[in-house]
Amino acid sequence: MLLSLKGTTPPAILALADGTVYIGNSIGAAGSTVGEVVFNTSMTGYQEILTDPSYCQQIVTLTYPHIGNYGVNPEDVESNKVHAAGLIIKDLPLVASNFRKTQTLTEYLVAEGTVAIANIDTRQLTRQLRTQGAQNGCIMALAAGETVTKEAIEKAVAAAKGAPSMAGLDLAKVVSSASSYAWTEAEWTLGQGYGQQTAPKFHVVAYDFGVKKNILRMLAERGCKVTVVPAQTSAAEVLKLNPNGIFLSNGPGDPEPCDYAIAAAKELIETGTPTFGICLGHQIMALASGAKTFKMKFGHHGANHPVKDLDSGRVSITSQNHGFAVDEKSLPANLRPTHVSLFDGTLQGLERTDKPAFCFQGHPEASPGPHDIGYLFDRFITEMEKKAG
Ligand SMILES: NC(=O)CC[C@H](N)C(=O)O
Repeated sequence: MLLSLKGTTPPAILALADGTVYIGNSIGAAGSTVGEVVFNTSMTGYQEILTDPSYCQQIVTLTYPHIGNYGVNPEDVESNKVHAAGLIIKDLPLVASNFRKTQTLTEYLVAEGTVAIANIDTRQLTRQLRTQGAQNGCIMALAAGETVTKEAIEKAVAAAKGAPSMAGLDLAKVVSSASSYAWTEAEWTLGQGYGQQTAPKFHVVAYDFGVKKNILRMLAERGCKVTVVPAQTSAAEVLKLNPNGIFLSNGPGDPEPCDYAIAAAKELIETGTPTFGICLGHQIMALASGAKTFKMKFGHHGANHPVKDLDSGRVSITSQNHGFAVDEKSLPANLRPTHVSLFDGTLQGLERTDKPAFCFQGHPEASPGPHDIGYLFDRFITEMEKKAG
């Protein structure tokens, strides 16, 4: 039985920059938020999605209709806070049930100060974003006792129209950690929780452009001592750490204005140190190699995207979260496509033909999503082994 929330929580307004208005119920903190509205098709993993730093300044609508069913817990986080600018869902079930649950989704959203709206026709909203492209929006969550007025709606539409455009925004340095730190936590197993890396074989320096924790865990699990460095660390400082491998992380915003990261990646790749990039890191490696990126119409956000490995022919179902992509037509001779999206044919993987550097547009670390393409982490280890001789 599904119990409706309607009428039990304060109203909230969702306004899009084109003037479309939806009315729903507040299921998070009271107040207003703006951002680029994007849809994600994952059926589970709302906590990993909310805490993925790549969603900074984006409001996420989840196409799966029931969100919150299993509550939240302190372990399933991809960073130390909610980064998504807001959340839009269809139905918040009144019962959250899971043995790992420590809070309900609403308790968590309120504690994190995240504005969220439920009872929205997310099918209609998604069709709109898919047809017209991603656009900016505003969620205005009213306080208890307040009602939706014409003035409030006008204010929400104006806020949506006034939100900054994602194209041209450098957000990697905004979310990056302020200082370097060592990472030792390994992957999670049932009954044991997260493991610990104690006997590392390789030293990986990981650029934090908004890194997801599960990437670091998968590196630690595979025998890497990981040093995470801030986004604006120079190549010279990284080389002083004597790394066996360089990792370029995922992150929010437009890759093109991240000139500091592009310059550092270019220099580091030239040294012949094995380099692996994920998502924003993939885009930065491509830009550092002379390719170009572009803003997609509505991007890829979900955990069900088929991607083809062009060398083996193998198809993997992958986790995705990006609004920009590398332009295939702009590839220089030493940058070879290794993977393509079977949804729209856009580039998903690249490798340098002259250096041990490769990258992937989707998320091999999953979290949430399938682990089909986790083999890319093993490839990074193999490149470091080859280099070590
Ligand atoms: N997950 C990511 O790293 C996203 C990369 C970039 N911000 C994009 O939207 O394309």
